[in-house]
Formats: sequence, structure tokens, C-alpha cells
Amino acid sequence: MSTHSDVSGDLRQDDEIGREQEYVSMLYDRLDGLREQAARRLDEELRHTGGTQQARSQRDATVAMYADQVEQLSAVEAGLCFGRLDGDDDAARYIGRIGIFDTAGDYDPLLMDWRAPAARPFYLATAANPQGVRRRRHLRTRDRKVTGLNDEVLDITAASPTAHEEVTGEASLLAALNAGRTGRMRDIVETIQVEQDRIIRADLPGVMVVQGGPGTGKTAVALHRAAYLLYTHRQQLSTRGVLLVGPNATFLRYISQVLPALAETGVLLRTQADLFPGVHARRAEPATTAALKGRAVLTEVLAAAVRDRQWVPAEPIEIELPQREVLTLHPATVREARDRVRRTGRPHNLARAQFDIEVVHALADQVAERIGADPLGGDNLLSEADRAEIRRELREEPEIVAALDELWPVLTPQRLLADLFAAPERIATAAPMLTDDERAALHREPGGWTPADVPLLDEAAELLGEDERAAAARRERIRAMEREYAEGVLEIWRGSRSIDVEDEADGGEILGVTDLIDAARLSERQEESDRLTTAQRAAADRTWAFGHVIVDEAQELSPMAWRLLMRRCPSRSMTIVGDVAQTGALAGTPSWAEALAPYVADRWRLEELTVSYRTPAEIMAVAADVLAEIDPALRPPRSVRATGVPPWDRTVPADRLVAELVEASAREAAGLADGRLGVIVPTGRVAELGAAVVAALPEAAVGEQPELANRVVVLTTEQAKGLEFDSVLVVEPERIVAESPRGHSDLYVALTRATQRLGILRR
Ligand SMILES: Nc1ncnc2c1ncn2[C@@H]1O[C@H](COP(=O)(O)OP(=O)(O)OP(=O)(O)O)[C@@H](O)[C@H]1O
Repeated sequence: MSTHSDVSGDLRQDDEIGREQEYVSMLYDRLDGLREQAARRLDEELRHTGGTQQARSQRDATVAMYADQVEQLSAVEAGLCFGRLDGDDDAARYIGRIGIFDTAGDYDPLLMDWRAPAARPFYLATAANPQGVRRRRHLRTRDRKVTGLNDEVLDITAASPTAHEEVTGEASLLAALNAGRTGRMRDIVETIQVEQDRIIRADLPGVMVVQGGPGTGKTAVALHRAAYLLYTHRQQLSTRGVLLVGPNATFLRYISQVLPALAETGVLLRTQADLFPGVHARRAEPATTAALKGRAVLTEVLAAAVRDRQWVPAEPIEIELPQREVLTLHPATVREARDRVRRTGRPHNLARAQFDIEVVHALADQVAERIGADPLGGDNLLSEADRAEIRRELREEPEIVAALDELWPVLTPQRLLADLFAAPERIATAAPMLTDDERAALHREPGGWTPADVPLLDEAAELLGEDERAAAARRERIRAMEREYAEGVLEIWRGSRSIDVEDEADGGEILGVTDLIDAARLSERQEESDRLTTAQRAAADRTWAFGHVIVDEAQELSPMAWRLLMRRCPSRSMTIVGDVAQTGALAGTPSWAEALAPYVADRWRLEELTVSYRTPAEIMAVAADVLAEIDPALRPPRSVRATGVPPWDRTVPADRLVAELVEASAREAAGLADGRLGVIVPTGRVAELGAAVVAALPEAAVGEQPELANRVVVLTTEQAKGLEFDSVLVVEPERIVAESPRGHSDLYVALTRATQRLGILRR
């Protein structure tokens, strides 16, 4: 067991803090120096214009590099250095968010990046296995000031089996867990636990599933793993990129600050709704329809819908050409052409050219027969060259092109899907395997896309193939992002001016960079050299293959969504985190083996997280009863702490519910020092109850994407997925259960969102 000795005596503690302050101040001086250097170089590079294409291209790469550096060096300001290891040899190593080296001397590490192998004992060393560490010290800082420290002396003689043997840095861990929430997730880099570290640093290849109950740190681990992989496999991943998929936009906002604070900006964060470039899927639909669209059978429906667009007319088609010549296209000719083209196995749009050739060939034969017929009854008089010329001319006839467009139209995925859903007869032809009710559910008028449509659009894009129009649309998206990117670089440049280049501009004599180049011109320069970050390029490209894909709340993904994600990750280097007991989506995953079997058979490994850091024991005991309803064999995670505050549970008359809720919300909010209150309500009542709470507490937020920084947030279970609050009120739990076939899982999610207090209000 490690002995947790707060340094004995205030004086000694002050001395120690004073000494650490000197070191930490030195580190901040170095950080300032590095940032000033990067800002100056960025400024210099942006001032250069002209030169050869190659010189410009090189310069753009350098601009991007310095802009990144300025951003990263600014992001690690808070908590730059948080730990120190003293070895058996008495050498001290400081651990922090980035590595800083003594460039003036022997290049010794002054601060070790937490991801470096030599920093690992900070997370793993225990009294039983001290790994050459004599003392582990956690440093607390605020605004560059050292405000406190906790020491653990790793002394094997004091080792004994206790309940908290597996917890490292206990005092710092508990301080982090008991701190008020802010509405934005914080990183856990100072207190990563042993079972989490093993997952964060696992090898890059292969599919790893991280299963863990609520609050076990799955999201935190996924984000730190992204940062670790980018550090350890920088070369490989900086060209292919890392994608992190989360359940909804509110959740992505909640986690958005974690990676930047770890000096990593290159991870693309996306929801399923945003995984088809150019489509923002915000339309709503019933959960049952979304579930239907998530079923694997939709691959067959879409394939049939594409085949249905390869049309064979029932009657011959007469094509009247301008010279009054009439050609007849017989159904048998079209059928033959279609079947031959289908046998090539090419995607629909890419096969169109072949179809044109086949049909035009047949029509050209008709023309040739007519004009080349030998009046004396001999062989046709036209040469092969004459026939080729006829074919060339026919291919350009607008009437023929129009007929071909009808028989084998080039389609975008959006067109295919919109036409299919808008026409019951098309649905009937494409989906004979569905029931009448299911077919009726698919029918809808065009106008926007739902998140469940996105994997279908992706599937359709595969079946159709990318033609020139799709490529042009992609180029346009990239151009738009390039302009955005250039804005970003100039923004960083503006921010960096306060650091070092202010004095140069004194007196207004010297032109600023923005006098020389604006975002449009910078983006033109970028365009020439195709300079965009990997994440940005990947975001614009549906066919991008990522180097690693991380999926959070992965239990919510439907089979169709898995297909989409697997296409984005042909290397199958993936981290999949989730909890099958929390599955809320009707097409979600009740079993990892089932979800993954079609792609990797049983070649995936399972890691489990067993300790809940969020949910105190008193609240977990209440949630455990609900978990047993989901599956009596399931066990909740072990809570790392108890608060001594039991959850309250009150039943009120139906007509008093709103008033009681408002009162309880006000009371709980008033009891928060600086934290957040989450009010989780049934989906069917969120508008009404949200309005009542907002009317009484103007600081409350409610809506499609409620602002989590507000002190009070009213939301549904679906919205609360992955989030947490200091205090949580769960309203009408029975109704939450009744609202969905996965209602118990929803209630389990709702009950496990609190870090401190839980109240339940029933009627
Ligand atoms: N090692 C740690 N040190 C400090 N805080 C931690 C640690 N591990 C987890 N936490 C905190 O516990 C809380 C829960 O973590 P997280 O949201 O990652 O859990 P989860 O497993 O994804 O939960 P859920 O399944 O309920 O969404 C967060 O506030 C996180 O910062």
C-alpha cells in the first residue's frame, strides 16, 4: 500500500511548494519562449508571397506547422506540469501535457510528455510494484501558481491489501471527482488509473472493444487513447487521420475541449448524422422508423431500388431524330444491354457508359441497315469505319441521350433515396421482404435527412459509384474548407500577436500580415498546394480511409451504421467503447459479438472497465435494481467512492408534479456551489416540463441542443447519454421506462448521470 503523506508540517509544505514553484515557473518561461518563437516564425512565413510553385507549397506546409504549434502551445497553459516522479536513484522527472527539452544544454527533458514510455510509472507504480519509483507527487496549479501537492511514498514494507489498493493518486483522484462540473468534460491526464492506462496505451492494430458500466471512464479513455496514438504513431496517423464518432452534437460539444487541452487538434469528431459529406441530417422521425432503417435488410432494399432504376420499357420506344428519321428501341434490346452491363458488376453510375455503348450499337445497326442496304440484295455497303461514325453521331443526339437518361439515369445517392421514399410503388418493388406497415413507415415526402438516412446514403453511394459530378462536389467542399482553414490560420496569427509581434507594429509603420494577405488569397495559395489538415480533407471525402476509428457509445449503432464505419476503416484499426446495458436505440447493439461478426468474425479483443468514477455507491445501488430488470446476470461497476448522501425518492399527486419539479429544481440548484443540475424527463414531456423549469429558473437550458454550461439543463435520456451533472433529478421514471422497448436501459442511463446527488420525482 502506498502511504499518503501530506508533507508533514505547514512550513515544510510551504518550502516544498516554493521549490516546486521555481521549477514550474521555469517551465512556463520555456513555454512562453517556444510560443514566441513559433508565433514569430508564423508571422515571417505569412509575410512571404510569390516564388515558385514548389517554394509556395513548402511555405504553406510551414505555415500550417507553425499555426499548429502556436495553437498547441497555448492550449497546454492550464496544468502544464502536474506530476513528479522521484526514482530510487533520487533523480526527479517532471510529467506534463507536453515534452519540453533543455535546448540550450544537453537536450535533457525538463518536462516529460505524459505519453512518453518513461512517464508511464507515474500511472502504474504501486507500493507492491513500484517500478523504480520512490515517490509520486501530484502538483496542483492554478494560473501558473503551485497551490498544493500530494505525495505517495511507494514503500513495499507498507504494502497491504486494502480496498483502494488499485487506486493510484487517490487524493488527487478524489479531488477531481468531487470538483464541480462545468458543462464541459475535463481531461483525466493527471489521474489515469491502471486499468485505464492499459487500454489507452494498447497497440494500434486490430479491433478493441472497451466494455464498461456508467462512469467507468470509457469516454475519457477513448479520448486519451486518441491523444496517445497520435503521439506514438504520429507519422502513420497524421496522413490517414483519426475519426471519433459520438452519439449526438450535444455530446460532441461536451467533449470538445479534452483533446485540445492535450495539445491534439487533429482528431475529426463527428456524429453519425454528419458522416455523409454535404448532408446535415437534422430531420426527425419516429424511433421505430429509425430502427427499421438501421436493419441490415436495407442493403437488399437499396440494391433492389437501384436495379429498379435500370428500366426496361414494356413497349418499344420510338426515338424521333431531327432528320425525321425514327428509330425503334425494342424492350428486348434494352433488356439484353442491361443484363450484359449488370454482369460486369460495375456500380450503377459507372456502368452507364457501357450501357450507352450497348444501346447505341443496336440503334446504329438499325441506321446502317437502312442506309447501307445494297439495292441489289448483296452485303451491306457500309464499312466498319462508316458504322463507327454513325455510332459517334447517334451518341450525341439529344433525343437518344434523353432516352438513355430515362432508361439508366445517372443518380446521386440523395436522388435515389428521395425518389424511393417519396413513391409507395417504388418502395413496394424494392422492399417485398418488408411488411405493409414497414413499407408504409418508409414512405415520406422529400425535404431533409434524418440521422438514420445517413448510412443509407452511404450504402447508396457505394451502389451507385462516384461519377464526375460527385468528384466535383467534393472539390467544392474542399475549397470551402480551405477558405475556412485560411481564416483559422489568420485567427491564430492574430491571437499570437499579443505574445510577441506587437512591438513591431508600433506606430503603424509596418504592415500587418492581414494587410498583405486575406483569407481568400491565402486559401488560393493553399489550393495550389492542396494544403489542408488531414482531418479537414477527411471530413470532405466520403471515401476517406482513416488510420484509426474510435466509436463512443457504440452500443447505439445500427447494423447499417456499422457498415458505414467499417468502410471508413479498411485497416480495422478501431477502438469501440460502450456499454451494452445502456443501449437505447432500437436498432442498437445488444451484443458486441453480433455487431462485429460480419466484419472481423471473432478477431476482436475485449477490455473491461470495472470501477465507476462518476457514480457514488449510494446512487449505484439504486441503479443496480434497474440493471437487474435489464438482465439479472448483469452487475453494475464498483463505485470508487461514497458520498454519504442517499438519493431521495418522492411520489406526488399528478396535478402537483410540475410545481414540485420546479420547486425541487430551484432547491437543488441553490444547493450547488459551482456545479450543474441535470433534470432528466420523459421525451414526451420535455417541452412542457422544460418550459416550466425555464420560466421559474431563467438560467435553465432546454431544447434540441441545450447549452450544457448553463447551471440547470432539462433534457431527455437520449440527450443525456454520455453526460454528467453534479446533481440529477429524474422525473417520472415509470414513464421513461414505458416510452421505449429499451426503457429500462434508458432509466439506467438517467439514474447514473450524477456525480453527487440524485433525486427521483414520481407521480
Ligand atoms: N482516472 C480518472 N481520473 C479522474 N476522473 C476520472 C477518471 N476516470 C474517469 N473519470 C471521470 O469520471 C467521469 C465519467 O467518465 P466517462 O464519462 O468517461 O465515463 P463513461 O464510462 O463514458 O460513462 P457513460 O457510459 O455513463 O457515458 C468523468 O467525469 C471523468 O472525467
